[in-house]
Amino acid sequence: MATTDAMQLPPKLKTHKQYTLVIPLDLQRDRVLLGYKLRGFGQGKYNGFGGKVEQGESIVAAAIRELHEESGLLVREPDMIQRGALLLETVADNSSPILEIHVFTVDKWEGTENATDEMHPTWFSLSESLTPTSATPAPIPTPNVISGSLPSSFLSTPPGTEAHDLPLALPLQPIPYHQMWEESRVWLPRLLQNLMPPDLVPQEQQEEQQQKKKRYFIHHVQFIGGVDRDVSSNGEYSVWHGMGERRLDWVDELPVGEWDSRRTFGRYP
Ligand SMILES: Nc1nc2c([nH]c(=O)n2[C@H]2C[C@H](O)[C@@H](COP(=O)(O)OP(=O)(O)OP(=O)(O)O)O2)c(=O)[nH]1
Repeated sequence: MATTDAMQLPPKLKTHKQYTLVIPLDLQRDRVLLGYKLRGFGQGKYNGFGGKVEQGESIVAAAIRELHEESGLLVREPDMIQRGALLLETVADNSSPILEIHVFTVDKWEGTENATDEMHPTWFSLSESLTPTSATPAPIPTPNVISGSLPSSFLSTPPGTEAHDLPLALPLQPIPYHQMWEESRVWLPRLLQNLMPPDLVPQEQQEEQQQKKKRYFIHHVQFIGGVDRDVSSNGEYSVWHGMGERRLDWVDELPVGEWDSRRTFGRYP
């Protein structure tokens, strides 16, 4: 773990606010589905599908509900695979909750991905997305929401066709990591590397990959910089969206059984 300004702050108790994030994978076709956010928080960015866990709702139920609302895909609970969690925290004030985002992957679902007025689902190449893109990528085309038309290079599924029945006519783009939340380029390529079909992983790394599949990742990000107020949500704090360059992060991987005992921690030095 890095030594940080944060480590010198007095201990404090923080609340956690729970969110979900689901990443559909089509391993057979070497592709991964993300959504382009058309409005609200994270507008103009690609991300997995997810949202807030409602009161009284389990994390997995929230993940299934949000995925369905935002993409049209319907997943059964046993097919949800929990991969880890992001803990996004500001150390600039004591009152902002830690954002606890539970990350799932799925590779079985019913239905076809559909755009909603909130999210536009888009397939990206899995094997081309195993390392983050360079710092100054050319932005990939994004949906034209004003005219409702999409540039052909953006579309991997022409409207009105069944995604699963289509031959892949166009080569898929790699994930545009620089059009995602900043920390995604740390944990997402790592997660995808661990999920690649074994025949695509060099033989000497296969055993290591099998071990990693049994582990959850915890990506803890601390922001030292200032706090942003989000005007679009009545001045509510949204510090995790202003991380900029001044962030500290590290990734732990834990054996499956240890996750439950650790995930509720609320005290952070
Ligand atoms: N990777 C990453 N994901 C984030 C960050 N911040 C953030 O909210 N997310 C994720 C968590 C959720 O999946 C999603 C935000 O959910 P949301 O605001 O759309 O929640 P919601 O659907 O319940 O909200 P709403 O429809 O009621 O407005 O984005 C971040 O900094 N990094």
